[in-house]
Amino acid sequence: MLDEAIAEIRPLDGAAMDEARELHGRLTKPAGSLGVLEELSVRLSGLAGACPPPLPEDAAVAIFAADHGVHAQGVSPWPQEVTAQMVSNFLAGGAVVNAFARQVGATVTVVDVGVATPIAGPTTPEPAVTPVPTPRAPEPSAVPGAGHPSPDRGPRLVSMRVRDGSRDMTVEPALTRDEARRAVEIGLRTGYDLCGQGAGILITGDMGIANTTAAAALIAAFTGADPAEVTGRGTGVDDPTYARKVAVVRAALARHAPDPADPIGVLAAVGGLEHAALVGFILAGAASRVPVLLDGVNAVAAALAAVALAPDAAGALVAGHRSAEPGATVGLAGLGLPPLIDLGLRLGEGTGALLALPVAAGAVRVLHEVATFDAAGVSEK
Ligand SMILES: O=C(O)c1ccc[n+]([C@@H]2O[C@H](COP(=O)([O-])O)[C@@H](O)[C@H]2O)c1
Ligand SMILES: Cc1cc2nc[nH]c2cc1C
Repeated sequence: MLDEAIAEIRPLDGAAMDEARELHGRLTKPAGSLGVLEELSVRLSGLAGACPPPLPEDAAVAIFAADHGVHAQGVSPWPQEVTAQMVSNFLAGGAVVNAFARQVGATVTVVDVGVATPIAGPTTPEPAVTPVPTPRAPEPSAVPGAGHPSPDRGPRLVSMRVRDGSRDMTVEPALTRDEARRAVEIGLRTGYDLCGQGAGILITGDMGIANTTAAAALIAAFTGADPAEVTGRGTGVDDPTYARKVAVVRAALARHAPDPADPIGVLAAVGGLEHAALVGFILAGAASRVPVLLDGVNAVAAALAAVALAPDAAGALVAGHRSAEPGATVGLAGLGLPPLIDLGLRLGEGTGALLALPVAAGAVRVLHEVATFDAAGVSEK
């Protein structure tokens, strides 16, 4: 399944990209005035093989949830049970991701790939908070990436567990190669399912106490950066915990010496089950030629692995935001992706990417709706 997906991932369509660049030159705005949105709309034309490309409607966020053996090293101030408790909160509709998904009409799918403690039923009925009604509901097709919440389709839990969390990467590989591959295939299946259900854009989400330690190790392994450059404060660790976290990442990399040319080996050595699943999710979008909007540092770590497996997958990636985690900036630079928004967020769940969705949709809408100089009778310079 993974090999087939990789074989399906093709380069962007150069003719559609040329068409989009040429159209941009004729639209009623100074050339280049839309900054990174212009190149984004060109890339999305190349991905779709059409100019203009489809508006990114029917967004679907998948939150991959798992626990981490490295939690035992004291790298996060939060107890491991918070992963399972937040999954219940997602299912109840009470988390930030739910509020932001309602804001843009995205569906929420939670995938348990390896939560270590039992997940209780939703703590409160969905939605936990009554969504604020918009004064006039827009037509579903009128506002891509905004409006048309789907009250018929609340958050959904999919249980495809590989094991009860990863192992402690400082004492042994976090996963076996087989476990890493199985998690990738779970992500692939999730992405293909959502695309099959009509998702026009996939949005990455993650939940896993201690996963910013694994993300830092993955980013260091793929970019060659020093652990101190890519390790951040995660949920908000104090100075002693931060120092321990950098030492843990350094020790794990020294122990396993992961080879970036062997992405499954890197995921197995220092990754988490949600990172591996995110790799598959990204590859499913790229193989389906559906854009993938990346959230924070965990998505960036997974994107580096996905691009190491299938370099042309980079064409499907849109960096939703710049997470406050330093590894996200290092990873995005390695991927050559400019973040669409930069708000100092460090929450995960898919929240930053959901906020960026209207920006990405705006980039595409320009190609659909803006008049040319000719048509509007505006003089050119
Ligand atoms: O998305 C990010 O960039 C991000 C930055 C910091 C923390 N997080 C979230 O916080 C959790 C991991 O934080 P930590 O400190 O336990 O490693 C995990 O559930 C992530 O989704 C996420
Ligand atoms: C409360 C909480 C919510 C989260 N959402 C994503 N990671 C998280 C970590 C914590 C601790």
